Amino acid sequence: MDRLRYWLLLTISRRPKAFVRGAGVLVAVLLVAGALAAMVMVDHGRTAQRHAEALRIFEGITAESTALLDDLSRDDGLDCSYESLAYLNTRLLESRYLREIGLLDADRRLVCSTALGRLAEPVKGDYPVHVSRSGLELLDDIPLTMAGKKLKATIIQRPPVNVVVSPYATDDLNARADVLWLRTTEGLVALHAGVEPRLLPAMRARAGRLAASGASPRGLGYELVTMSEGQDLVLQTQRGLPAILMRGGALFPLLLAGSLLIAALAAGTIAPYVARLGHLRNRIGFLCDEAHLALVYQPLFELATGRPVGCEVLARLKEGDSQWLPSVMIPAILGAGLERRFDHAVARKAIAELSAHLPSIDERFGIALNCFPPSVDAATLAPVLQGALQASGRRDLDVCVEITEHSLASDLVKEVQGLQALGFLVAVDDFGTGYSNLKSVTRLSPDLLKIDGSFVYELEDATLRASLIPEIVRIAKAVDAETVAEGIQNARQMQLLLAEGVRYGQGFGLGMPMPVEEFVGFVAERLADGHRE
Ligand SMILES: Nc1nc2c(ncn2[C@@H]2O[C@H](COP(=O)(O)O[C@H]3[C@@H](O)[C@H](n4cnc5c(=O)[nH]c(N)nc54)O[C@@H]3COP(=O)(O)O)[C@@H](O)[C@H]2O)c(=O)[nH]1
Repeated sequence: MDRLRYWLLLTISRRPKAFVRGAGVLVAVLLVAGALAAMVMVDHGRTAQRHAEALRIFEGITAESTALLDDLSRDDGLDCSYESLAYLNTRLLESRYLREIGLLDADRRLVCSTALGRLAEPVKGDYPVHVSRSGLELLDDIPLTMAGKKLKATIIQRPPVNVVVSPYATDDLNARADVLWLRTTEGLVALHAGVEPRLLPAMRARAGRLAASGASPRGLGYELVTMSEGQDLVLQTQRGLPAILMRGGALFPLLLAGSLLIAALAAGTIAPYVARLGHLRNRIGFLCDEAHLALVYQPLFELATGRPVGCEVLARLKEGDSQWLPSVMIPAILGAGLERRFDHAVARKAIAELSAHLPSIDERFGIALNCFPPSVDAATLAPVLQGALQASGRRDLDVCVEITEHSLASDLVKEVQGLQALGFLVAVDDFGTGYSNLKSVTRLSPDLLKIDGSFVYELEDATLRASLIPEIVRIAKAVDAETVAEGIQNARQMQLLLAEGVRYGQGFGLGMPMPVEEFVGFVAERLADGHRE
């Protein structure tokens, strides 16, 4: 879980823009998928409702026509006389769905009807008669002219009578499904098809399978097929995504535009959070260990002899191919409150690395460790240092804990004394940049005062700042501490510092910070050269 979290944070830090874009795309995809799912559900509800209405209409047509045909076929007195046709017209007035009643001869030819009256010649169109499972005889798509309009109608017959279903009712019916199937003894016959004819065979097969199983409604996926127990009608409407989108009209483009807008706003909103997530502070907890430390060692010299007497340990952090310098990693460590964990890891690694590589020489060798104020705690730091020294098996190493002048506080005195009592040295780093005076330094009683590089840089120009160096040397003498000058860039500065009575020095001019193998070679070379440049 931790590894996954770290991987995620690292990925975010490396490609924050890609992450924000990815999140935006994800939001857009989810919203679009949600909108599609909602459209599918709404469409299902609407389609099921339309089918149910269609079944009700068909049921009305069937009930009316069956009742009327039953009644009229029992009536022996019907003929094409004016009285008969007038009587049939009165029967039509009671009907909601039927518009015409016709009388047929023995050959099923129409001889007269309520709309046409008596025909000059009996007519018989060449239309197939579909016989439904319940015995209803239907002729569909019959061209008629009604109230001056050319319409297509369905005729239901039971010789010697037939009835014409209102074309408005069949239109209403047809508008409520893609295909209307009549269940016949031979299978499904299309009464109306609002889809391309090439699709019909496969649709018939699917509707037939579902109709055979007798359930209603069916086919929530690709099509909705609805039928009712005991009814001859099967309704089928396509429910594939393209069909649903077509039925939705402008709704989907609107939802798509809305989703994209929301996704863009979401991406813009999360961008600052992503930038914050990508900060090293969020990953530093995974990096504060020896495996991720890359230490460099800056040599420390006795200025009078040029002898390397120790080093300052300077940390960098490795993270994949990246290396974080103190300017980046220190704010992250402070932000995450990992000062102790970090300083302890540096101490363990530096002592182990140096003791493994540095050959024993007759003289003692100092290892100066920078410590954050919370780490200057004898109870927790001393066991770490003692453990590392014990594991190294070396007795010629002196560990010096460096505290910056800015972090000096009265409660540090006890900790410093505790460390010194256990044999560790204590140095005040960056001395001269803070507000400490003889009194506060006397209370702390450090072993070394490190003169900040800013004094050394100005030494050759004899500025007011540089003129304070003798004062610092005087304070050091008063508290019985040695002086170390930082940031020495050249031999001239070294000579001036020697003349001021500064004993030790370090700086790019004397030796750069180096990885351990290079550092050990550098020290060996200097010792072999008899200490002098
Ligand atoms: N708690 C810990 N703090 C640490 C550790 N490692 C480093 N630090 C702190 O980071 C500060 C910056 O360190 P760095 O970038 O490594 O710079 C050091 C030297 O490279 C630089 N230096 C040394 N000589 C010269 C020089 O001649 N010229 C020049 N321009 N720069 C030089 O100075 C930095 C060392 O300064 P100081 O500590 O004051 O001796 C650093 O200040 C540490 O506080 C760590 O492991 N733990």
